[in-house]
Amino acid sequence: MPSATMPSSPPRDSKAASGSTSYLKRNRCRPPPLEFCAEMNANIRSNPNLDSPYFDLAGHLENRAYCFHNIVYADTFDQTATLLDVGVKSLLPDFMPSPPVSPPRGATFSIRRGDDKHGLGMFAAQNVPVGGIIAVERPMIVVPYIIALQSHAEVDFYTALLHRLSPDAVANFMELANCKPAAECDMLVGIMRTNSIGITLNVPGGPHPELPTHRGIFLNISRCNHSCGPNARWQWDAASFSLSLVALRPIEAGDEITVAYVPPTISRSERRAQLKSLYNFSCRCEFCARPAALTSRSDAARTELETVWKELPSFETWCLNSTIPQQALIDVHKRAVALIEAEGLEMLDYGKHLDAIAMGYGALRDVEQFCEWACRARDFRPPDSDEARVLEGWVADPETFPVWGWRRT
Ligand SMILES: C[S@@+](CC[C@H](N)C(=O)[O-])C[C@H]1O[C@@H](n2cnc3c(N)ncnc32)[C@H](O)[C@@H]1O
Repeated sequence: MPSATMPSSPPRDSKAASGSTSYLKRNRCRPPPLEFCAEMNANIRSNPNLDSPYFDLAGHLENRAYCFHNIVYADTFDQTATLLDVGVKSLLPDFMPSPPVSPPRGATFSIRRGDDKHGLGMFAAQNVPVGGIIAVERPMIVVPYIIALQSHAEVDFYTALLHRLSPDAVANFMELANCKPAAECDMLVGIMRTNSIGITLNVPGGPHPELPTHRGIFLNISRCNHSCGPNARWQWDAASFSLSLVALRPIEAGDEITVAYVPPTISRSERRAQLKSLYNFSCRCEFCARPAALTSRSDAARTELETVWKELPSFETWCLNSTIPQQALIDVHKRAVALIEAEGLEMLDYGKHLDAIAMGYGALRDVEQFCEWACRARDFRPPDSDEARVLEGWVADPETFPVWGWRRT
C-alpha cells in the first residue's frame, strides 16, 4: 500500500539540512529471513553492474551501519542527501570539488513531451558534436545499490532523505516518473526504482566489491528516455560527485537525447523483457520498431560485437607475428565499426576500434589510411580532450606515432 507521508516543508536550519549525520542502529542490520537472503543473493550475483558473483547478504551485513549525510559542494549551494555506509562516508571529502567538464554556454537541453508518448524526455536545445557535453549534474539523492535491510524499510529511508532537502527539491522529486504499480511498492520506492542511475563512489570495496556501488537520482538526466541505439551516455566522475551526459553521435537541436537502460548487446526479445520487468514499458525506440525480418540480423550483429575483442590478437602480437595476416586486425575492427554504425551502438568501444584501425595502418606505414582513421578517431573525441590532441599530433606528423612501421613483414 502506498503510505509515504511526504515532508511538505523540512526546516532549512534543521539538524538534517546542515549535513550532520544520524546513525542507524547497528542491530537493524541483522540478517533478514533466509528466503529473503536467498532471493537477494540470486539477484545480486546475476547483476552484471555489481560484479559480485559470490555475493552473500549475511556477510555483507556484518558490521554494517548506515548514516544519513548531506554532501556539500565547493561550487554550488545544492546539496545531495545520502544514505551511506559509515565506513564509506568516512572516506569522502568534506567538500566535493567542481566537475572536470562543463556544458557549453546557453541552454543545452529542455525537458518536454515528445511525439512518441514516452512521457517527458530530454531534448537538445542546440546542436551537439560527438563527445559534446549536454548536461552536468549533481545527484539529489544517493543510496547504496544494496540497502542491506529488509525491503519494507526502504520507504523510511527515502522519506528521511527527502526531509534533508529543500521543499523545491522535494517537489521536483515527487514529479519524477513512477513506473511501478501501487500494489507493487510505495510511491517513493517506485520513483527511486524508475529513475535511479548506478554510480560508483571513490572508495575501496575490500571484501565487499559491491560496497562502492550506489544509485543516484538526477532530476534532469533521469528524464532521458531509453533507446536500444542511444545517442548519449552517462559519465560519472566520483571525484566531483557529478554525472555528465555525453553525445555519442552528432545531435541536432530538437533531437531527443536517449541513453541505454539495459545492455545493448543482448537480443531484442531479452532487452524488451528486461525493460518490461525493470521499468514496466514496451520499448518503442526506432531499433525495436524495425521490421521483424531485420531483427535476427540485428541480434546477430549485437552478439558479434559482444565477442569481437575476445577473438582478436592483441596489437603487439599482430605487430610482432608476421604469420598473422596483415589485414587480420584491421578488417575485424572495420567490421566492428560497420556493425556499430548500423546498430547505433557507438557506446560500445567505437573510439577504441577507430584507434585500433589507425594504429594498424601506422604500424604498416600507410600514411594516407593512418591519417584518415586517426582523423575519425580524433573527431569522435571531445575537441579539447587529451586524446583528441594526441591524435591531432599524429595526423600532423605520422612518424611521431610511437609504433610507426613496427609491423614485421
Ligand atoms: C526514467 S523515466 C524517463 C522519463 C520519463 N519518460 C518521464 O516522463 O519522466 C523511465 C520511463 O520512461 C518511459 N520510457 C523510457 N524510454 C521509453 C521507450 N523507449 N519506450 C517507451 N517508454 C519509454 C517508461 O514509461 C519508463 O518507465
